[in-house]
This record gives sequence, structure tokens and C-alpha cells, in this order.
Amino acid sequence: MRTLDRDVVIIGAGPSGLTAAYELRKAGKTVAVLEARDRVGGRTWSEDMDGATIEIGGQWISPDQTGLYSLIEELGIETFERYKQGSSIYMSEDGTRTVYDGADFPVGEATVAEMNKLVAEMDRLTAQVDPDAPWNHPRAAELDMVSFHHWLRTLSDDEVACNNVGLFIAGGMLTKPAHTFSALQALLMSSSAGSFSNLVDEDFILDRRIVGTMQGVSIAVAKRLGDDVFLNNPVLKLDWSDSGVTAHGTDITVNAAKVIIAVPPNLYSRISYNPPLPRRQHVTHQHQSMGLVIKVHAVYETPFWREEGLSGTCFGPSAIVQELYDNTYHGETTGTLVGFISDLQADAMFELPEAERKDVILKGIAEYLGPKALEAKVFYLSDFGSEEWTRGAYATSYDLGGLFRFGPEQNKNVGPIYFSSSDLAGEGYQHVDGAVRMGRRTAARIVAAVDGTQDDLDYDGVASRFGTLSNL
Ligand SMILES: Cc1cc2nc3c(=O)[nH]c(=O)nc-3n(C[C@H](O)[C@H](O)[C@H](O)COP(=O)(O)OP(=O)(O)OC[C@H]3O[C@@H](n4cnc5c(N)ncnc54)[C@H](O)[C@@H]3O)c2cc1C
Repeated sequence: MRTLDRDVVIIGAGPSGLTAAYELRKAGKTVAVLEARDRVGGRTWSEDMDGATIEIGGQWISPDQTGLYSLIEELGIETFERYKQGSSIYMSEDGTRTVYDGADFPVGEATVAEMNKLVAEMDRLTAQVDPDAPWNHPRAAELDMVSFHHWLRTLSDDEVACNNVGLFIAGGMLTKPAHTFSALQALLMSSSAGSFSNLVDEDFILDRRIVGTMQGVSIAVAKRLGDDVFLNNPVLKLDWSDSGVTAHGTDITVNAAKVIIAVPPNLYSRISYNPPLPRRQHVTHQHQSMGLVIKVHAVYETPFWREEGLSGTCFGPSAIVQELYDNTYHGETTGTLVGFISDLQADAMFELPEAERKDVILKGIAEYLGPKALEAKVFYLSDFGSEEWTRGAYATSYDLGGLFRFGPEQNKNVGPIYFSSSDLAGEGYQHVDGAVRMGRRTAARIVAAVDGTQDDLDYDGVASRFGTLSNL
């Protein structure tokens, strides 16, 4: 067992913890990052599978994600555009397949009008919501009392329109059924992306990818931190007092003035706190839970759908694979599709034996793109729900009423204990951009606390406070 003395110990080497550590080092502080897994990157993770680059976790970046953009610029990392050319496919609830162009689902004029009405109402309210403090909206209590599912139906009696609009937040983002979270939580999700219209526009929200993969961003930051990152060191015990902390890893113990817990909130209770955290934190953390989504990859000899003028983008709000996209990595000649199977559909898939699951999913993809879709040479199913150090996907959200009641607590430090993750972000919530912004903001707060300077409450984490690489 080695014992280290540092200014700050960071628990978790995902994008948030690593960004925080990187900022602290640039600010002249000493750090140690303790990571449970045998790799960095957390919910960003990539593998080469039979010659195809597969991003198992987070991968896309949208134009508003300027915190992440500024970090990759600093690291000299580039992006490439997702393949978007060609027509899309929509699968209606009765299984009718329609090829279409443009932004509107081919669902009939009346339903399109209802969908546009719902989108306009979401946009109107979203513009009033501060993503950093959605609980301050004048109607926050009321909007947090009602499920997103029910709230949509108070605005429209068109069931197809409600299901289609609901999908963008429920299956598409929070990966929970729309009856399990509130309208306020849905508004936080859309305000974190600038508007609901941004969120429903796949060309915006899934705009570009990282050359070298999203996990490569964490790998690049970890490289800069060198010997300060310790893998295979889950922290299960934290001693703390007003004068500092001791974090106990497997073979490293770190004494520090401050700690950043940079793990998703559903895992806070894996750590045994001595003394226990205050009542408010104990209760708050029980109301933040992970969604569940299966990200499925199918790799083919060629991107055959492109020859038919198709983009590979497919939507089916009641289909097994609710969303499908061309996910061919830049420069590869094989064709890769990525599909998403969310919440209740994901439960159903995990009930099936493995071989049957593959069969059912490939048939689901073939319903959109024809029989060639059955001939995948690589089939890979991301299962973050089984990963001990994540336990779900993509991220956490509050249960009904939880955001208004507990949200104001989530970013408060408890003495020397600070929390940082994409789950706690306003802008960039649930995304790598939010993880980066939170990492920078938390580092800045700690530097102010340690140096006895004024904490800038308006700092948004978009640009680094402590210069570039040369400051390391
Ligand atoms: C399937 C999937 C697809 C996604 N798609 C996108 C996307 O396209 N674009 C996007 O921007 N975002 C996407 N996301 C979300 C994005 O990956 C996360 O928001 C981001 O990784 C969160 O970063 P983080 O550092 O806050 O947490 P994490 O990435 O979860 O990192 C936390 C780290 O803490 C470690 N840890 C946990 N407990 C302990 C402990 N007790 N001791 C030590 N270490 C511990 C974990 O191993 C992990 O490395 C996706 C996520 C998933 C799962």
C-alpha cells in the first residue's frame, strides 16, 4: 500500500474527473486520480472489433457543446462529420415503413401539426428555463409534479404526436419511460441543449464525431497527467473532516485537502463515508437513478444502404430498435449501423437468450433496411447496465418531484467533498460536454477555496481558467 499526499484527490477517471485534475494541475495544484476500472474514459469507451472501430459509449458532439470543443482544440484533437446524406425511414405504430426526406415524420398532416405544436410549447418553456437551476422556474413545482407522458397529453389528444415527441426525451435521452420522470426534468434536458428543437434535430445533436474516438479525449488528458492516474483503484472508503480527506483505493491511499467525487450519482453510495454524509445528501442521492439503453452495433462488408440513397437514419417509436444511424467510422470501407433499444424494450431484450436476442435485433434492423441487414459480420451490444462502475446508460435523472425538491443540493460541496459529473451539469447535461464543463467549474471552485480567492459563480466552464498545456 502506497500513501500519497496531494492537494486534491479525484475519484473517477471519466471525462469529468480527468478534466478537473488537468485544470488543477494547470493551476499548480498536486493531484491523484483513483480509477476503479483498468482503463480511463468511464462511459466513453471504444474497441477495435474485427477491423471496425466501435464506440461502445459516448461518441457524438453537437455544435453547442463548446466546452468539449475547447478541450479538444487544446489537445489538438479533430472531429469528422457523421454520414447524413440520403433519405430517412419511419416505421409507424402499425408497422408501415415509409421513406422520407426533411425534418417532419411522415405521419399525416394533422399529426405533424400537433407535433409542431408540442415542439413549439417545449421550445417556449425551454427558453424560460435556466439549465443550471431549472428549479427556479416560476412553474417548477407544478411541472415537476406531473409525468412528461401525462403532461404531453394535457396539451394534445393526438396519441401518435405525443408518443413521437415523447420519444426524443424518453427513449432518446433519459432512457426511461416518459411516465417515470417529470415535465420539468424533460425541460432541463432540452434547455441543456439550447432548445427542444435542437434536441429533436438529429443532424444537430448527433452532428460530429471525434477522430480517434471520444474515449481518446480521456486517454489524451490522462497522458498529460502521467503518473498521477491510478487504475484498478476503486475507492470504497473516504475519511473526511473540515481539515481534509483520506481516500482509500485498493493499493493507494491518498491524503488531500479536498476530494472530487467524479462518479455518476447512482454510485455515490458505493463509498462508505466516515463520518456519514449529512442527511440531505443521503436522501438526495437516492432520487437520482440511471436510465437503461442498449447501444447495438452491426458491421457489414459495405454501407449497403447508401447505395439505395438511404442515410441509415431510421425511427420507430414503437419498434424494437427505436433509432438507427449510420455509424461508420471515418476512413473505414465497411459499413456500421448503430441502433438504440431503450427502457422497457431493453428489459425485454435482456429477457431473451443471447442468440435469440441477436436474431430479434437484426430482424428489427432488417425491417427498416431490408434482408441485407441480417448479414452482419460483427454484432455488438453495449451493456452498461452490467458494468459495476456505471450500472445503466446513458446517465442519471430524478424521479417524479425529485428535481425540484433535491436539485438545489446536487452541486453543493460538503466540507472538503465536491461532486462533479455530466449528471450534475446544466448545459451539456448527460453529455461529455457537461462532464468537461463540470470538471472545469469544480476545479475552479476548489482553487478559489484553497487559495482563499473569490469563487466566480457565473463561470460556465466553456473555456479553461488556467491556460493551456504549457501551464502543466
Ligand atoms: C451508451 C452510451 C452512449 C452515450 N452517447 C453519448 C454521446 O453520443 N455523446 C455524449 O456527449 N455523451 C454520450 N454519453 C454520455 C457520456 O458518455 C457521459 O455523459 C460521460 O462519459 C460522463 O462523464 P463523467 O466523467 O461524468 O462520468 P463517467 O464517464 O461515468 O466516469 C466516471 C468514472 O468513475 C469511475 N468510478 C466509479 N466509481 C468509482 C469508485 N468508487 N472509485 C473509483 N472510480 C470509480 C468509473 O469507472 C468511471 O471511469 C453516452 C453514454 C453511454 C453509456
